[in-house]
Amino acid sequence: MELRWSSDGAVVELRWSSDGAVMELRWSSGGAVMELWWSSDGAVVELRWSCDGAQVELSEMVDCFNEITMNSDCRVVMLSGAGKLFTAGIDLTDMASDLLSPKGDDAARISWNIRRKVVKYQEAFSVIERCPKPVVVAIHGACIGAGVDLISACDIRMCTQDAWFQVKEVDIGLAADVGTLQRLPKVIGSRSLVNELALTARKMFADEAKSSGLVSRVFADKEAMMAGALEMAGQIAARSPVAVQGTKINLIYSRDHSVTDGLDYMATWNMSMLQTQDVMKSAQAAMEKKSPKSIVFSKF
Ligand SMILES: CCC/C=C/C=C/C(=O)SCCNC(=O)CCNC(=O)[C@H](O)C(C)(C)COP(=O)(O)OP(=O)(O)OC[C@H]1O[C@@H](n2cnc3c(N)ncnc32)[C@H](O)[C@@H]1OP(=O)(O)O
Repeated sequence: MELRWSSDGAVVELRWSSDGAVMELRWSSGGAVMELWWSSDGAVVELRWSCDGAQVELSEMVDCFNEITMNSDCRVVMLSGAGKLFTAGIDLTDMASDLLSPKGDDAARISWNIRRKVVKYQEAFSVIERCPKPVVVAIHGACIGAGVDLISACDIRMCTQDAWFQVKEVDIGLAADVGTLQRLPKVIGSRSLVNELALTARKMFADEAKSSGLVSRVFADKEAMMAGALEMAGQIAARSPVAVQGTKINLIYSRDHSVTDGLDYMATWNMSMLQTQDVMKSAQAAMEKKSPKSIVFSKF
């Protein structure tokens, strides 16, 4: 089975392997390749990109996460880099023609066009946060600039011992504008540390990333990390999708609102979601000491 469509010049292909076990969404644009792998039951989606140097085609993230959001088989997303490093951030060779040569007949039009561009970049990461399926990101090697914007929008971060992180934008004359300055302070408890990283562009290595709370797990190497991430994704995918997606949505809502508002939103959320059959199924399995993996939940 194969589905192809083109959006903004990008070609998206959706196809299943011959045994139906692996579904692959692959698109290519500007040399960057992203792949989306689905587990045999469709519950875990693994998104990898190949990025040896730079070149992550951000606009395609939006199509990808919209696809994932609408797919009721998918319960969790795993994101990782397929190249020798996670990402080197924005393609510096492309910046001059893209960001630094704004079009428009006067200052108002030029400014408006730049604004549009920034918002489009922001959307590429906000779509991850808006996706109700939890996103586990596995980081190896360098994670620079836009990479930090990206991982800040994910739900669970893990890395290899050789990983390092750099809020690099000040070094290229930019205030980071696609999410790091907004989300990182909510990820890392220390405001002073966030300020230091963003203002000096110094590298942060795996151990500090763990102690500061940027990542929750560090693995010896990529192989161990991918196994750990897959295991965690499987644990999440085994739980009620009503409970899991409601948890993600309410955690993010509460992060951005007062406790009172968060509780109010939660009460309204569960007005409907408590009517799910998943509660009874899950409670019964717990009483019978059965693994959540043994429960069959309806698609959500
Ligand atoms: C509205 C806009 C929103 C977005 C804003 C985003 C901002 C950012 O992302 S800021 C961060 C930009 N990125 C960088 O500054 C990274 C610069 N690169 C490096 O620090 C190193 O190259 C790196 C640590 C990634 C790898 O080092 P290594 O010693 O292993 O290899 P190199 O010889 O340095 O690089 C290999 C080739 O890759 C090219 N390259 C690396 N990064 C980029 C990049 N970001 N853009 C374009 N090209 C990159 C590098 O030039 C080498 O190419 P070549 O010489 O042709 O082999």
